Amino acid sequence: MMSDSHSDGTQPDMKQWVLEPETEYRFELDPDTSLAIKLAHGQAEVFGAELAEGKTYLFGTECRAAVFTWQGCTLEITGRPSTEYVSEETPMAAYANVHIAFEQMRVRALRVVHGSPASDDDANANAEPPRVLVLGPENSGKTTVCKILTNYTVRAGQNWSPVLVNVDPSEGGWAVPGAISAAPIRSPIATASPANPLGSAATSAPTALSSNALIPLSYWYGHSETKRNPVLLDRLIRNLGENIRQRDDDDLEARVSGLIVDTPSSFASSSGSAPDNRHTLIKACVDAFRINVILVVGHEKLTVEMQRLFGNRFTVVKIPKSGGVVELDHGYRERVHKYQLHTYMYGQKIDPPPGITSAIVGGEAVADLVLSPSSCVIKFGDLTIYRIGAENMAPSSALPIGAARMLSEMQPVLVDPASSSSGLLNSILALLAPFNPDESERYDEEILDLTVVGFLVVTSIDAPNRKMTILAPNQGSLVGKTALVGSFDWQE
Ligand SMILES: Nc1ncnc2c1ncn2[C@@H]1O[C@H](COP(=O)(O)OP(=O)(O)OP(=O)(O)O)[C@@H](O)[C@H]1O
Repeated sequence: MMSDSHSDGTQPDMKQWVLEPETEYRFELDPDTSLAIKLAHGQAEVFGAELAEGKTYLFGTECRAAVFTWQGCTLEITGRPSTEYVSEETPMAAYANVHIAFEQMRVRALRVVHGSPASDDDANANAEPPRVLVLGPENSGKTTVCKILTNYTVRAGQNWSPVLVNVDPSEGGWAVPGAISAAPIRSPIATASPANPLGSAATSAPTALSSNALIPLSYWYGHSETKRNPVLLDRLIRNLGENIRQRDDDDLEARVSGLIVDTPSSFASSSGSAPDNRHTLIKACVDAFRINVILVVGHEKLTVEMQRLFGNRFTVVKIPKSGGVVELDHGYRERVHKYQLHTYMYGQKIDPPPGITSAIVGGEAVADLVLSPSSCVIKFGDLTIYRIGAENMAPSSALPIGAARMLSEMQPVLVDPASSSSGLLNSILALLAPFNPDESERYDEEILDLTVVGFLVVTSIDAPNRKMTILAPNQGSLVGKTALVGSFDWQE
């Protein structure tokens, strides 16, 4: 039920919505518009993150989302979404059941860590926490399912810190598009803008600013499409898995929170890459993250395929797709990449709709989310830049017959900024962690296994003077550092 309420004349666009239990208010925003939502009474959540009564939350940058209520609520909504409606059909009950099953697995795993006597059905073999791979076609709501399940886990009051893993390089996660990453989640992930689909991270903002700041671990793949270099993606997935395993070995209590892996839709699509390739990356995830549950979002055929492949080792479950998931077209996805980079450099800024004076964005005060990046001029020699995969450099038609195959997809190729074909102008660079200082520990392909410490953009190149201008969210010398370039560009 909806009613206009602008009798006070201050908020002409404010409407009140009364939601029945187990329904949700869905909205879509146009570019350059925002929406303010206040929970006036009752209980409500956005993709599993609860709203506090009386606080006003801002949404912007073409956000598409829903406010769901288990018990019913009244919302005061200010702004003009391009689409808004209430739906009584949601898959939330099914998702909550999945969450309850996972919660039981965590509790059982914790009991074993504490050495409590196992009950009859608590065979040790079953006492593993859920390590979940979420698969599904394009626009099935995979990321949203991951967010809901993660948020329910951290809200369970058991101090869980599940690791959320994003192996979808087109999504950006906490970093920028092109990266894959993982972060332990300790407080609910807010939704405010597609620029921060998994909540805001501490990679660019000083940690002190953001109370919900996450410290993700990232690797740079550099492209949005998984088929561009599946061999490299496979290796990076295994690197992420190896890192998480080390944490798990060091911290058994953290391990029992389990993990949730969001995947790209190409893992599920039957067009494009050959099925074998597709399964290669699914298998890489299953091995790397020691997956013991696969959730398939609304896709019968894939569920059967996965049951055939893994059904004898662990559970494969199909879960319903939400009717609220919005089809995101190519143009929208391109704009989101721009928003993500802009947010990485400048922080999150959403101007409230007219009439709203005090509001928060994803749990943070608006002013705390603004950053000022620094632009600096460096010498070509200061930074060493590589591109991974020699084949990306030249079309195979330009190479002698057979040569393309000899060039490895994993080979680091030095990029010369002085060359007019370097492709560096406006490129995004991933700044890498230092090589191992111990010479005896160094190895040929080490560069593939280095994590990312930050991202930069080359904003101008002055070849005659052998200098270039770099934009970065924070100052710091780049001398002697190594960076990787991929296929992402950004211009303001
Ligand atoms: N119940 C809902 N109501 C309104 N919008 C929703 C709902 N569920 C998801 N969305 C929105 O739909 C869009 C697509 O959802 P999501 O990103 O979860 O899908 P995906 O399957 O991960 O996408 P991709 O194709 O990029 O892999 C997002 O903008 C999300 O916020």
